Amino acid sequence: MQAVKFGRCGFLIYKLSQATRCSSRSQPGRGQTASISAGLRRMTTASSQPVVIRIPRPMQEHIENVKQMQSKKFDRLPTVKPGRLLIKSKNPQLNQSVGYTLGKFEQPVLTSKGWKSNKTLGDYFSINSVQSAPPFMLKEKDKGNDTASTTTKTFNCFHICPELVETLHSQNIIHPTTVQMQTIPKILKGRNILCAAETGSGKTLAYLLPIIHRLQEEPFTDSERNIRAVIVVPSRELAEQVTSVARSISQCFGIVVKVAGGGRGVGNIKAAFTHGQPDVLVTTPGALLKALQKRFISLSQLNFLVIDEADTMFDVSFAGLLEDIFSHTQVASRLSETVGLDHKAQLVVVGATFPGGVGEVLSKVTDLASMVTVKSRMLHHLMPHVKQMFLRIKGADKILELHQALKKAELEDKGVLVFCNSASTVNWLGYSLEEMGVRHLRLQGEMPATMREGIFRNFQRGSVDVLICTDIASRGLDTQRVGLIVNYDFPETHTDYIHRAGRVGRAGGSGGGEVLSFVTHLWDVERVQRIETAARRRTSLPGMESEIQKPSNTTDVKEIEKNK
Ligand SMILES: Nc1ncnc2c1ncn2[C@@H]1O[C@H](COP(=O)(O)OP(=O)(O)OP(=O)(O)O)[C@@H](O)[C@H]1O
Repeated sequence: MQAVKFGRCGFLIYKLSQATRCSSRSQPGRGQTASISAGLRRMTTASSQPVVIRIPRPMQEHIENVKQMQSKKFDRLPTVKPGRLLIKSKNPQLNQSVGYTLGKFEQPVLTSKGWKSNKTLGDYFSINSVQSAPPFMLKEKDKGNDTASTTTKTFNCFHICPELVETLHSQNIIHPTTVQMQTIPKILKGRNILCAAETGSGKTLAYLLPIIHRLQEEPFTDSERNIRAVIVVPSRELAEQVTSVARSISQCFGIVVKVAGGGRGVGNIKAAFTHGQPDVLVTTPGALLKALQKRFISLSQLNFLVIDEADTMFDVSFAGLLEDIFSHTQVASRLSETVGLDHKAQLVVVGATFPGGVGEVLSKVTDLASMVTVKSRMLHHLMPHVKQMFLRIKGADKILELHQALKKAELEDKGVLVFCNSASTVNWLGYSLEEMGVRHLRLQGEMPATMREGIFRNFQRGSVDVLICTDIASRGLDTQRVGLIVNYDFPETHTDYIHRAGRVGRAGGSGGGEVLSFVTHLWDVERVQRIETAARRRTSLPGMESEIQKPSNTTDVKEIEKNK
């Protein structure tokens, strides 16, 4: 059977010269075609005339489209339209405009498609920033969304005490971010909450403000002071940062905030409590457990338990410690349990990404039905206000390329974070840059605690512009002065990519910032391809979405608001 042409009015004309050509034996597995062929054979034998089969026009067009897409020589649909570019490639034919939307079934043609071949060394593409302000600071157009008019609202809308609002004003924090709009009222109401929102969107204040407001409503004298809020974070640096934010907003109420980090011995942890108990304790899991086991503290009066940076805290490396911490606390399962003399603690779990199994752990400590989930619209998306560049490069060339990037950043007066995947690479790279005369600091988890102390603070203060680090600096640390992130080693997971990239373009910052990633190893290429696909499709990064669906009652914010 041979297709001759499409006739007018949606006819497809087939010439059946030899009935035997239609044999199903020559086309195994095409049972339907075989039975049609058999029918046609009977018809041709009867009339010996060409047979005309009606094929609807839409189906014809579909067949043509598929043929065109499958053909190697097909002319690609132009992805460039007038206006700004979303994807800029070394090969301009692979550029994609901001105004171009990929069809649902359209496969994006990726710049990184052939990056497993050494022939592509030197290739690059960038995902350009398409807006100047972060999405969590923007006014929502959707009127049905409770984040509408975020930028016009102030912190007064939460009816928190005026001193708190004044303190925020003095720090130039005037309008709540979207996650603050969603989270603060729920914590004030006494709900257990799981809050998942983009990096840098102001999650720290989203939980600290309602907690400090509630604590100042019930002041304590020094003799009766007891720990009423515990905030658990994965690193000492982050514990210090959260402590400093908590102190800045609570000192006018006489609320005592203390920090206890691990790695410096039990004596150091004990010293934190020698002059009495704090109202708020910011701590790492190991230090908290030691303080509990040695009975330096008691959590019998606890009102709030916050687990920040959930993806790290619920990771297998911390999960055991976390379960031990939960065994020392009483978490409320309903609103009524959060008040009264023998009250239980409200649980707040916060993160920009969530690993699997969160729901499983939480179900052991509270009724999952009591947990409200706040999930931001752009969660797990590439940040649209941050320019992200990917460079396919030989391992040996990375250091020169990095040197160039650092020189450019110096001229532009930007702070730079250089991420490596291991402590040994941090050290090696540090020595190499030292020889090149580049002033920098190093931060990695294998450093002794005494050496590590103060490094990040010094970097934040601007004593040096370059920090070479492992992923311990990618979680939670506020890096307003950083304008460039370099992934010297490509991150091992999408989660790490999101957290590293999230060190720029933060709320209250001056701009979007840039991320430069070196792609050296073949095993990195698939991750780059998934990132490029997500950018071209404007979807979230794959493999992360299901991870916060665990609590069975996951409720979208809009739904909660509707039902209020
Ligand atoms: N409403 C606001 N307006 C302006 N700046 C804000 C606002 N809320 C917080 N910030 C500032 O934004 C920065 C980022 O906040 P924060 O560290 O809480 O983000 P985060 O969501 O916890 O980030 P990460 O996911 O990296 O932990 C901080 O410098 C903070 O002072």
